[in-house]
Amino acid sequence: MSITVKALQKTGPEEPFKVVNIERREPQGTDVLIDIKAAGVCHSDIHTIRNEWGAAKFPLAVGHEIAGVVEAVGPEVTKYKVGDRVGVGCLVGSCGECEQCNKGFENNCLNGAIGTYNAIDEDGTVTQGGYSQKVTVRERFVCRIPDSLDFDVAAPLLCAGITTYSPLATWEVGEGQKVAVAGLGGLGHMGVQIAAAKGAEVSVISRSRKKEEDALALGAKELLATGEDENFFETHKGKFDFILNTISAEFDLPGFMDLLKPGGKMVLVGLPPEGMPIPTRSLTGGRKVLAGSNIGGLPETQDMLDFCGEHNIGAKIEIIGVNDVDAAYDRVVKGDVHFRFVIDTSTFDDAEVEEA
Ligand SMILES: NC(=O)c1ccc[n+]([C@@H]2O[C@H](COP(=O)([O-])OP(=O)(O)OC[C@H]3O[C@@H](n4cnc5c(N)ncnc54)[C@H](O)[C@@H]3O)[C@@H](O)[C@H]2O)c1
Ligand SMILES: [Zn+2]
Ligand SMILES: [Zn+2]
Repeated sequence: MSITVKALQKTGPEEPFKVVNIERREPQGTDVLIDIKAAGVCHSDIHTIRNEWGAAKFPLAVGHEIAGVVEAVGPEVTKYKVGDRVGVGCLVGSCGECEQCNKGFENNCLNGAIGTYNAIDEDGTVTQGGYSQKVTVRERFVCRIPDSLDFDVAAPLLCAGITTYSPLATWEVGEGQKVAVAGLGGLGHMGVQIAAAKGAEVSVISRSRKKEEDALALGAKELLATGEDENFFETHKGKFDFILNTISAEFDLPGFMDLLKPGGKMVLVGLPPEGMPIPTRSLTGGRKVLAGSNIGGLPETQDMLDFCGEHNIGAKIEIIGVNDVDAAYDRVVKGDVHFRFVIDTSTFDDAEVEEA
C-alpha cells in the first residue's frame, strides 16, 4: 500500500522541475511517515540532478535536508510518536550489521548505505528525496530536532550541519586553534558557526571580500580574499592548524596545503565534479595531513543537532516556493546565496500536478 504525495521531479538534467505525484510506502515495521515542513537545497542536489557526477536515475526528486513532523509510525517504532519534530539527512538505509554501522558510522557502511535519493531501496525502487510533501523513513535514519530550532533553519543542518560538524569533531578542532573555512556557501557558513562555537579562531577564505560582513557576523575573526592578492598563498603561508575546505569547484590544492602549519590538516568536503590530483610534495613537506569526509553517522548527526540547539545555531536561509527552485539553482551555482535556499513545502498545497 502506498500514499500519494506531491514532489518536485526532473526527467532529465536540462529539464525544469515539475510538480508530480509520487508514491511513498505506508509506514510498516520501523517506518516513520514524516510530514515535511522544510527542505534545504544542497549543492549536491545540483551536482546530482544536473548529472555532473553521472548516474542520475530519472525521473528524480532530490533533497536530503528534511525537517518535519511525524505523521504516523509503523508497529515496531519505539523512538518516535506522532507529532515529534524530526529530520532526515542523506541516508535512509544501511546494512546495520557491518563494523562501520555498529560504530554508528552508517555513512561508511561497508555494504553500501542507501542514499535518500538516487539510490536503489530495499524494494528495488529508486529513492526519492525531500523536495516533497511527505517521506517514509526507517526510524534509525530519523533524528530529533531540538525545540529551540525552527524547521526552516534546522533543515540544512541535516546535511550542511553534519558534514561540517563531523570533521570538526573527529579532528577535535577547538580552543587555541587557527581554523580556516574555505568557501562560504551552505556548508561553509555552518562550518564557521560550529568551529567558532567550539572556541576556534576562524578565518574565512573566499574569492572576494563580498561576504566579509556576513563572515564576521557568523563568528569569523576575518575574511581573506584569494582574488585580491596575487601572492595570496605565499602571504598566508603556514598560518592554519586546520582547514575545512567546502569549495564546490576545482581550486588550487597545493596553494591551500601551503596555508597549513607543519603538522596541519586539511579536510575536503567539497565534491568538485572533475576531482583533483594530489600534490604529494606539499603533503610530505611539513608532514601535513590531507583528508576527506562524507556527511556523518546517525548518532553523530543527533549530537550535532543537540549541539546546534544548545548554541542556538541554525542556517541563514532564503525561503523559496516550489516554483522557484530552478532559479535558485542558477543562483547557487553563481555563488549568489545567503546561505541556504530552503523550500517551504506548504507551497505544494496550491501547486498543480503535471503529468509525470
Ligand atoms: N562531503 C560531503 O558529505 C558533502 C555534503 C554536502 C555537500 N558536499 C559538497 O560540498 C560542496 C559545497 O556544498 P554547498 O552546498 O556548501 O555549496 P554552495 O554552493 O552553497 O557553496 C560552495 C561555495 O564555494 C564557493 N566556490 C565555488 N567555486 C569556488 C572556487 N573556485 N574558489 C573558491 N570558492 C569557490 C562558492 O562561492 C560558495 O560559496 C559541493 O561540492 C557539495 O556537493 C559534500
Ligand atoms: Zn548535501
Ligand atoms: Zn553497514
